[in-house]
Amino acid sequence: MPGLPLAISGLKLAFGHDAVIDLPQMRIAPGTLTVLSGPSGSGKSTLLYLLSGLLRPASGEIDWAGTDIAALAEGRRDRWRRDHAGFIFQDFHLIQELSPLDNVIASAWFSGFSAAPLKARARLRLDTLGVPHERRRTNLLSRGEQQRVAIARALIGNPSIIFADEPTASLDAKSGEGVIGILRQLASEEGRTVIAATHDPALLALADTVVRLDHGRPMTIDSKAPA
Ligand SMILES: Nc1ncnc2c1ncn2[C@@H]1O[C@H](COP(=O)(O)OP(=O)(O)OP(=O)(O)O)[C@@H](O)[C@H]1O
Repeated sequence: MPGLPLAISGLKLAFGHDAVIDLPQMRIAPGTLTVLSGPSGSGKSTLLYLLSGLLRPASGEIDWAGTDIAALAEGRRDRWRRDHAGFIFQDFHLIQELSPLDNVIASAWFSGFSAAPLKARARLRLDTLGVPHERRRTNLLSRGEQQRVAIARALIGNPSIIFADEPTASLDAKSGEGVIGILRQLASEEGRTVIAATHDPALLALADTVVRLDHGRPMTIDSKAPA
């Protein structure tokens, strides 16, 4: 599944009177890893939510390969997200009582995918990510393994875009390195568009593009990636 290119223009969002995002222009190429960094409250998570269509901007365009998701009504944005995006969160958002395999397939199964091919794909992905998925309960896994279950879940619908919100913040350095390596591979080897919000210097170091935000404005955009 190739990644999708992103072109942002004139993106603005305010909560009350406070401007939270003010981003005049930005482009992200497919197959790259982009990191949003900046101090707490600078708007990293809010920008991720805008780019994934979870939030709608006050104005501006969020053009993913010709589809301006800012112009879509909520239902169409939800469908676009289901078809194109996978999410990884700091605290995994897994159901601890379920097995790793069931965590990976549950939401896709509820979305109407048929169970047998879904299970086969989930097992393969968990194997590739090195998760011991025969365990009956997810809470028997280490935190690093749990984050890899969450990555497998994010990938089950084969999304072009992966959004990660502080994906290493609750992991030790070694597990964090494993997760960073996976994100890097998802971009470089699988060609997906990967966008992560983080404070983690190890993740910043491996990014193609680093967007440093301050009060929702990009102070610098450092890019090793083609525009
Ligand atoms: N739903 C909301 N209503 C009002 N203000 C909000 C809302 N969501 C975020 N904010 C405010 O918007 C600003 C940016 O928040 P955001 O969570 O995007 O920052 P962040 O850079 O991700 O911070 P952190 O690193 O602490 O997670 C903050 O001032 C926050 O208080």
